[in-house]
Amino acid sequence: MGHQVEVDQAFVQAPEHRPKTVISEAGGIPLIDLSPLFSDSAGAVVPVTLVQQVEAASRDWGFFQVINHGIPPELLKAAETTEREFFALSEEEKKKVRRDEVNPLGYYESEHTKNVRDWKEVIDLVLHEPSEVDVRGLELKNKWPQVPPGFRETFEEYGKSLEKLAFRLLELIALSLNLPAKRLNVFFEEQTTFIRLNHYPPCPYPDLALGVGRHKDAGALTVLYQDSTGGLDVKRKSDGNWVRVKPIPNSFIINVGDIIQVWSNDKYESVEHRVSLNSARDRFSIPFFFYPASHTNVKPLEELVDEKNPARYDEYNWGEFFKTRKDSNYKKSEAENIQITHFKRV
Ligand SMILES: O=C(O)CCC(=O)C(=O)O
Ligand SMILES: [Fe+2]
Repeated sequence: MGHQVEVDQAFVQAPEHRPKTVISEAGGIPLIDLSPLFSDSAGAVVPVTLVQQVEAASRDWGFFQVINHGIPPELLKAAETTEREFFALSEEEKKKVRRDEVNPLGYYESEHTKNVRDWKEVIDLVLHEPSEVDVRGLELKNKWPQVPPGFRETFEEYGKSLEKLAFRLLELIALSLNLPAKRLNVFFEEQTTFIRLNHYPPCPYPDLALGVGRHKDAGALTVLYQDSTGGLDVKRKSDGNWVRVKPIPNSFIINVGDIIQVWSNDKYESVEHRVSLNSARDRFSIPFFFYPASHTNVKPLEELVDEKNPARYDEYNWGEFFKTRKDSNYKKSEAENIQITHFKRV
C-alpha cells in the first residue's frame, strides 16, 4: 500500500462522498449494558427493559454499543496485540497467506467498496470451515499465518467467544421483534460467518480517501471491536448526518445488517457507515460478520407480515447474494453492487 504523498487516484472518493463534516462523538449511538444477561439468574428471563433498549436502538439507529458483554478483556487485548503484530510483518511475510483465485480467504490489501479502493489491509478468516467445497467448487479453508506465534489459537478462541455473544444478541433482536427468543437461531445452524482483521494505515490525504467507503453490512448482525483511534462514522437516521462512534474500551459496536432489515420487513434498517482516516495514527478493528447458512432464503418473517403490512421484499438466496457482492468488492468494475433494494417490491 502506497505511502507516497502523491495522490493515488484509485483511493479518491467522489467529492460528495469525501469525509468533510463529521459530528464528533456528540449525540452518540446508544450504549447498552448487557450485564443482566450474565447475572446469577441468567438464562431464565431477559429483563424487559433490556429488550426495550435493543428495540429502540435497532429501530432508531440500527447501531448500538454494548458493555459488560461477557468477553474477557484479556481476550480482547490478545486479539488486538496479535492483529498489530501480524500487520507489522513485512509484505513478503503477509503475502504468504494472501488470498488467491481459488481461496478467497486470507490477506488482502486491495479491496474496493463501490468501486473506489479502500485505504486498508485485511485478513479474512471463516468461523467454521465448511466440510465441503462451496457452490463454486472453491475450498473455504482458513490460511493461518505461521507468525506471529499464537495467531491461530487467539483467533479460534476469539471466534468461539464472539459466536456465543452473537447468539445472545440474536436472541435479544428476536425478542425485540416480539418473536420467541430462539426464532432466528435455525438460520445459523450452519453459518458463513467470518472474522475480518482490518488495518487502516495513516493516510496522507484523509480528506480525499476512506478506510472503507460508505456501505451497509449485508449480513444479519455485525459485532465490531475497534481500538482507541476512532474513525467509524455512522449515518444518523434522524438527520442524515455522519456521527463518529466514540471508542469505549472493552466494548463492541453492534449493527443490524441487510438480512435483519428484510426479516423485520423494514422495522429495522441496515444503516450506512464508513471509516474515516487520519494522517497520524494507524487504526485496527475486528468485525465479526454473523452470517446464516448459504442455503438460507431470506424474506420477511411470516409472523411480521399481514394484509396491512405486506412483505416488502421478494425472497433471495443468501449464498448467491453474498457471492455476487464479494466478487464485485475485489475488483473495480462499472457495475453497481448487488443490494437488497433489488429485491424490494415497489
Ligand atoms: O473498521 C470498522 O470500524 C468498520 C469496518 C466495516 O464497516 C466493515 O468492514 O464492514
Ligand atoms: Fe461495515
